[in-house]
Amino acid sequence: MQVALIGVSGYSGTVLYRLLKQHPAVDQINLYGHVDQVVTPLATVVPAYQKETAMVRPFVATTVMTENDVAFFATSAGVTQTLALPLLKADFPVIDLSGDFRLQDPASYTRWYHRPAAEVAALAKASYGLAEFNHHLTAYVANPGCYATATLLGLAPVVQNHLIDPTSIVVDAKSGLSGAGKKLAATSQFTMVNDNLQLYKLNQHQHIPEIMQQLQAWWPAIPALEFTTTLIPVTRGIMSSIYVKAAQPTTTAALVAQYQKTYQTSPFVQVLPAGELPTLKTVVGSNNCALGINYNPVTKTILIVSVIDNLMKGAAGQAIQNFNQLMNLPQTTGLPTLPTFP
Ligand SMILES: NC(=O)C1=CN([C@@H]2O[C@H](COP(=O)(O)OP(=O)(O)OC[C@H]3O[C@@H](n4cnc5c(N)ncnc54)[C@H](OP(=O)(O)O)[C@@H]3O)[C@@H](O)[C@H]2O)C=CC1
Ligand SMILES: CC(=O)N[C@@H](CCC(=O)OP(=O)(O)O)C(=O)O
Repeated sequence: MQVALIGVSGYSGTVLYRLLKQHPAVDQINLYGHVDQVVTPLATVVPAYQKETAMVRPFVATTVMTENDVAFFATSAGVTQTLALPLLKADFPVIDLSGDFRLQDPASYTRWYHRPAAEVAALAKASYGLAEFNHHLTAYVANPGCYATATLLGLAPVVQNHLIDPTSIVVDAKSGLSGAGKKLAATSQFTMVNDNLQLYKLNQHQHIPEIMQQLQAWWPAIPALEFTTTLIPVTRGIMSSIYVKAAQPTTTAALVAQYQKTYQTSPFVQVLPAGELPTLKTVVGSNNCALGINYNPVTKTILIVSVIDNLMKGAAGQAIQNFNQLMNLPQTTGLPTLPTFP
């Protein structure tokens, strides 16, 4: 299969390239960059790939559709909706790692992304690719955000089965620096990140509407959620610590059994035994999401700890999972299931 990758020079695109290179169904990866870009060696835009001979060519939508069977966009929000629109209109298979087509309501996109949204008719052609629950994929797959992936996989069993007080969801999510992409910012300088923790986008994170959109599809009674994000001094990894009130008294064992039932056919979701909680190194380097569950009978609170590698399950790995499903391949094809421990 001929595969187009737009955005190889970014963190997600760089990881996606490595995964596609060893994917058994991919014969060639064709790289495209800015529309006004001169043809550039991959080794120039991704110095870590010195021995690669591939070239990055200017993006031309018609060329991408003529030369390839599918296209991955690992480009910034706002950029993707312009570049990918001709492919969406042509029903050409696309996996889009940006947030441009995740929200069905254009007004919500504008409110949270602070820029104009794609037209309603275009948004209606996209499907949300939370891979464990995406049973009706369209040709245009909107790959979920990293925090949204970790949080939704953590909440699905208790929300889908109405096991909680729907007004009680509190999420404390933490991310490594690669989640911010390669662009430099004051908050991403070493002196700010090292030996530090930084809360950011308080009540303003673009994943709040994305998470709410999916939660309300599962259970309309959920009115809102408390969601905070913190930058932590690591390169990769997301830990979403989720606190919810149980609807009825329960036990950790009963909850673990429910999570195991929900994810019994999900090869990339690991439900840890009662009493065990995941760390970032449980998953970093793999496409796995590891879940730890604990019930506190004193406060009647369920703690769910959900960890992923933001660049794997949170981006490039889940993109491959969605690609496999679009192409009717086993969903584990070409994906690492073991973390790069230690
Ligand atoms: N980082 C993460 O953990 C996650 C990221 N995402 C999403 O994935 C996408 C990529 O993220 P990330 O890799 O972190 O971003 P980076 O900032 O690291 O890279 C952005 C990429 O977009 C390209 N790009 C920017 N503008 C244009 C343009 N006008 N034409 C063509 N290419 C362009 C850049 O190319 P160039 O360098 O040449 O400008 C670069 O390849 C984003 O939408 C992000 O929100 C989703 C989940 C997780
Ligand atoms: C640490 C950090 O900055 N993380 C990014 C996550 C971006 C992401 O997941 O991409 P989407 O915007 O496509 O969802 C953030 O909080 O915005």
